[in-house]
Amino acid sequence: MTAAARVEGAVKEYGAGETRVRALDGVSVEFAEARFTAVMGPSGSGKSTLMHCAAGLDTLSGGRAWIGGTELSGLGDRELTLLRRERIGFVFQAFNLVPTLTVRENITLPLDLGGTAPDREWLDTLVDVVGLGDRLHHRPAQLSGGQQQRVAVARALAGRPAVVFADEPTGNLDSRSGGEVLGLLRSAVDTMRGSVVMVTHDPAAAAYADTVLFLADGRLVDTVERPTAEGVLDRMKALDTRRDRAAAR
Ligand SMILES: Nc1ncnc2c1ncn2[C@@H]1O[C@H](COP(=O)(O)OP(=O)(O)OP(=O)(O)O)[C@@H](O)[C@H]1O
Repeated sequence: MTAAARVEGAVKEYGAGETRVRALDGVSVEFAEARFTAVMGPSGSGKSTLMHCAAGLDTLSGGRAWIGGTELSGLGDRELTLLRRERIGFVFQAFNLVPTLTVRENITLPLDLGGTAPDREWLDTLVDVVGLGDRLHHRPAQLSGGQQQRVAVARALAGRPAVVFADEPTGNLDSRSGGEVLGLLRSAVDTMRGSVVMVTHDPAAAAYADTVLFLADGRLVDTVERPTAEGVLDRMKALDTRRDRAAAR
């Protein structure tokens, strides 16, 4: 089976000379289709870098990345833009909705930009799932943070992307609204057969995923299947202890 997204031997360096930072140090990972994968790890471990490089928002210094069967390094800027628009959905911590557009217009924005007519039935399903049917003509400022992020998730799913990348999607939300957004990402996988990759610091958020990957110092160091919040917390503590021991040596 083709993975929804995958990187092989991914290396990413920022800067040059003495200020050079190796943010990814040879990461190989497959994000399976119709699965929810969480990426965790200490601050600075390379989570956002991995997401950005896997999603074609940034380029690798070494190694290879694919979305479905398409290798990213072979693409020019225009092709990359099209691929991101047509095959990838994004959800960011800061919602990033367009304030002057209504909820409905925000949801269909990626399709409108691509000149594609929205599939009505699919939009109805999305609006139903995000539970914002009575808010479609509101502007983002008239919604709570949790509602805005649900709109952002619906926007990410509108074009039926191969994969949705979410960077700390619950970072600005209280736990109840965060739970709603995570439930929505979960149902995108379970009922819509979507693929989700989510960067998070929160073990409770990671517990919504099928698989949790742990990064440390730019490397993949652990994988947990069918995670629980307690299990994820234990792994994080074990990684911290390992790091402290290594630092003390
Ligand atoms: N644009 C950049 N220029 C230089 N260094 C960068 C850049 N982006 C990230 N880095 C460095 O690369 C490393 C990995 O950063 P990254 O943001 O991927 O980590 P992260 O695990 O997402 O961290 P956090 O949890 O704090 O968001 C860090 O050392 C960071 O300082």
